[in-house]
Amino acid sequence: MTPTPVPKDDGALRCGILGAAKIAPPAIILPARTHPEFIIAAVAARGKDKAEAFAKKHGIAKVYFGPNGYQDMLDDKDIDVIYNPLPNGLHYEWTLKALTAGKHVLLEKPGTDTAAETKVLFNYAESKGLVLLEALHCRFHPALNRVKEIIDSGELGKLKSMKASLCFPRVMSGPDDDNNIRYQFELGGGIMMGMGCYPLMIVRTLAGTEPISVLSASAAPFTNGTDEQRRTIDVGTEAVLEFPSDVTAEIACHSRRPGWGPLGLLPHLPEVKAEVTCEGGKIEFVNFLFPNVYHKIQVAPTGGEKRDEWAYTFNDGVGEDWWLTYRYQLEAFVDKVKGRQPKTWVTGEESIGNMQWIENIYVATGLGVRPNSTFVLPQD
Ligand SMILES: NC(=O)C1=CN([C@@H]2O[C@H](COP(=O)(O)OP(=O)(O)OC[C@H]3O[C@@H](n4cnc5c(N)ncnc54)[C@H](OP(=O)(O)O)[C@@H]3O)[C@@H](O)[C@H]2O)C=CC1
Ligand SMILES: O=C1OC[C@@H](O)[C@H](O)[C@H]1O
Repeated sequence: MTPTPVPKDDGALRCGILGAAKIAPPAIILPARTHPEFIIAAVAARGKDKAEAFAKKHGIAKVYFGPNGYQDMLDDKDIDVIYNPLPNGLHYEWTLKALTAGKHVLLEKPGTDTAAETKVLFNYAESKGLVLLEALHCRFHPALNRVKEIIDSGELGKLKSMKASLCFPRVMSGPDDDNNIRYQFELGGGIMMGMGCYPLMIVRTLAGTEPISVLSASAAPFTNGTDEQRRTIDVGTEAVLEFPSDVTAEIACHSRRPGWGPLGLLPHLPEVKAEVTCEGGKIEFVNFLFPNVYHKIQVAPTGGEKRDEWAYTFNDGVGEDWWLTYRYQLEAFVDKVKGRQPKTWVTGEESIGNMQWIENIYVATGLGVRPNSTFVLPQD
């Protein structure tokens, strides 16, 4: 459905988008239409034509472009917050620059390329009294919060194990997919970064604590490239994590899952699912990524009756049935910037933790961590 735009309040936050990225329309432009306190005021893109076409298409009043376009937008006093959907390898540099310019930042996932960089960003934001949020959008939807609530209620007894998968078949990739930023090492590519960050976040959130170790991990390497760096790019990764109190978690991500059956010609269905096993029963959570489209939470107490649940809004009435994960995320971000208590939040500690375990998994697969940015903030 196309939601009806709402009038904007006085004092609505004015947002600038860094880069005319593909994810920007669903993740920020559409949700902003129904938020009375959020206006998409500017976009900056490297190329003039692209910047202007993007602004025209999405009704954005101010456009920045050229070699200084990104920085010029950050320096615009009329902009309060920045949405940063640049390639992962540029998250660190441009978020530091946005924070330096005094802007709050909604930063696309995964936070940066390394845990050390993510830590620097959150410490810097805190030192400047600015809000920084990693856009792990499905974390903000009531459905995931409901699954956590069921586990924490103790209804099914002690948590034993979890499994979370985000796997898409090869047929879902476009023809130019090899050039995608996701497969460029120097831009922080790799599918454990781009997709694995979600199942990892899911099991860490549901466990309510950090893992202790990577018990095993393996990666499906990118196979089309000939250059050395492509050998460090994964198109899929699987890992088993150990959590405290004998809890284990299997996670899997894949962007090009090979087919099966005769000659491997039959495509797998997309797999976007979390399964939780407790001492007294199981939970199956189908579609944790875009639960707004459809999801199902099946609760199966051992020896008891199964039930299905759906959670499109919070039980205290916050939200609308049709809100995207991104709309819930925007609600939380605006609440935080405005000094209100958000319904759900991803702390800096959590973002640093997610990045740390992405790194640990990459090390365990043998592919190694992504490169640190060479950007150094000039000293005052
Ligand atoms: N939350 C979600 O559901 C999703 C999040 N993402 C995240 O969003 C980010 C962007 O992904 P996506 O929109 O798919 O990517 P795109 O390739 O569409 O966008 C990346 C943008 O980065 C800019 N850019 C600046 N420097 C470079 C460079 N050296 N090479 C390539 N691009 C450059 C480009 O901006 P310009 O317009 O200036 O040329 C481009 O618009 C990633 O961090 C990804 O993980 C992605 C998909 C889903
Ligand atoms: O954030 C994302 O979510 C969905 C995936 O298909 C995509 O590659 C990733 O970047």
